[in-house]
Amino acid sequence: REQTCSATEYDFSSDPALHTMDFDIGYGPQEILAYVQPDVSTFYQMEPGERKPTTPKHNGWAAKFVNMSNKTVRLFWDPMNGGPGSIIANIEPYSAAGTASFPTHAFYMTPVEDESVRLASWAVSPPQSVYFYDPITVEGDEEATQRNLDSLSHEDFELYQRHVDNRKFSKRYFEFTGREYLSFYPRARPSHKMWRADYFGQEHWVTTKETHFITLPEESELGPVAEIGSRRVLKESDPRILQQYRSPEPFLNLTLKVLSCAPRAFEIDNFLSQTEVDHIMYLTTGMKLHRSTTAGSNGQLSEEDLGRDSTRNTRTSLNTWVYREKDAIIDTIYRRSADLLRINEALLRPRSKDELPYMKSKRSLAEALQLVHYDVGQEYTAHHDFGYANIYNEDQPARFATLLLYLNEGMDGGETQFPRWVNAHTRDGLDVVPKVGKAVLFYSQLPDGNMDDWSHHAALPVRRGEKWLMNLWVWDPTYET
Ligand SMILES: O=C(O)CCC(=O)C(=O)O
Ligand SMILES: [Fe+2]
Repeated sequence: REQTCSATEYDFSSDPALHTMDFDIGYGPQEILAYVQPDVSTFYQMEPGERKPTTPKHNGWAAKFVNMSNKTVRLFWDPMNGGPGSIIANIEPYSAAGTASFPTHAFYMTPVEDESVRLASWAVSPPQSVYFYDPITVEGDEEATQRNLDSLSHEDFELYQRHVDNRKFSKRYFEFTGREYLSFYPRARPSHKMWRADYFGQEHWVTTKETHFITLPEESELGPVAEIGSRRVLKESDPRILQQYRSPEPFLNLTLKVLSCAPRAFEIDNFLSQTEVDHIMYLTTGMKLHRSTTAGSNGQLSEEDLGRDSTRNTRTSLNTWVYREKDAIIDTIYRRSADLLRINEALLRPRSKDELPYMKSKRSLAEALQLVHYDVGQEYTAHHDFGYANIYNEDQPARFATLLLYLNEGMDGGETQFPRWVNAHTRDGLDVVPKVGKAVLFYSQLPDGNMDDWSHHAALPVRRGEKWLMNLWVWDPTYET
């Protein structure tokens, strides 16, 4: 592997927040490493027990709904005002969907053919995050349960059994960690390295050869960049692309500063240069932006469903996508991001057959850059960036890390807020104020492969001016939609 950067004396191989958890779900004693959130005092470099965590003002919570039946169901949010339910997702047999929600919020499932029939309904009641529709097991009636099991095809029986195992595992995981299991057992730990966030203000230093552009190349020199192949591979000794337009320094030093330990969130000042930001802003002038949609659960919905769905007001910005191959500056931003994340840059682009042969899929693990514009009043209410993987895919691909790149500053409002960050001094959310060229990195997954409910975040409404930002999403362990 070519190393274009170095993270000095940093040990990624052990994470003190991982603890051996024993469990037995009917196949004999087993062990895994589970994430146990450290005592909040340690976030202040104090001895455990010295500080107490606050209760965040924001009481939002992840809500995942699991369909343990062999039929597709429809999931609705019930506004509880006598009005019609709001469609959240169509959930395939043995699959799941979810959304960020609040205590007491009501959800129900119906058959596809009759929305007036409620198969199951729930009120969100933290700390429970995962709600199961299980038409097979009849609590306290083994005979009825057995009859239901006997009625399943062999294939359905196996799938149902996987869910039973998952529920058993999840119960033990909750006892051990105090968190709901939002993945589906068994899921591997993240394949990527993860920066630790042991205490507030902790710093990690990264040195990268992907230095800042300081003058703008001619458009003809910039690209587009070849999709795949050896032309994209840079050796350690090679000059970087369009080196003559970059800072004369051989390296760019980046500092990740811990803003939050749970969720793990970091700030990186001067990640982009003014020239790079100007270039991206110039690109936006020729682009048509579209109304933003939300990630995850809405993919299964028809145009008609989306039209009648009131939850669409959660994200009111406009956005478009910028591909890594667009030009050499965008490609450089991906290379620099890979160095920052300690991920091989080849994983963040399509690969040729012979590159990284251990990766079955040749697809990029990164999405295109999502360029977002917020006008006055526009926002993205608190949400998670991860979605719930299809259970038929054993890898359980999901968004792993988000890199937020701020392209302007000086607006009122528009902060990125982590409303449920664990701390001992305030009940308010952690607000990150946009600044030109600054980046924020946070992880949607925990080091044990569970999804991190605490990664909940919002783009607060812009009150004056406007806001421009880019999202870079990196998946783990693959990117399959
Ligand atoms: O605009 C921001 O500050 C955050 C955007 C965000 O969370 C998203 O687009 O998923
Ligand atoms: Fe987000």
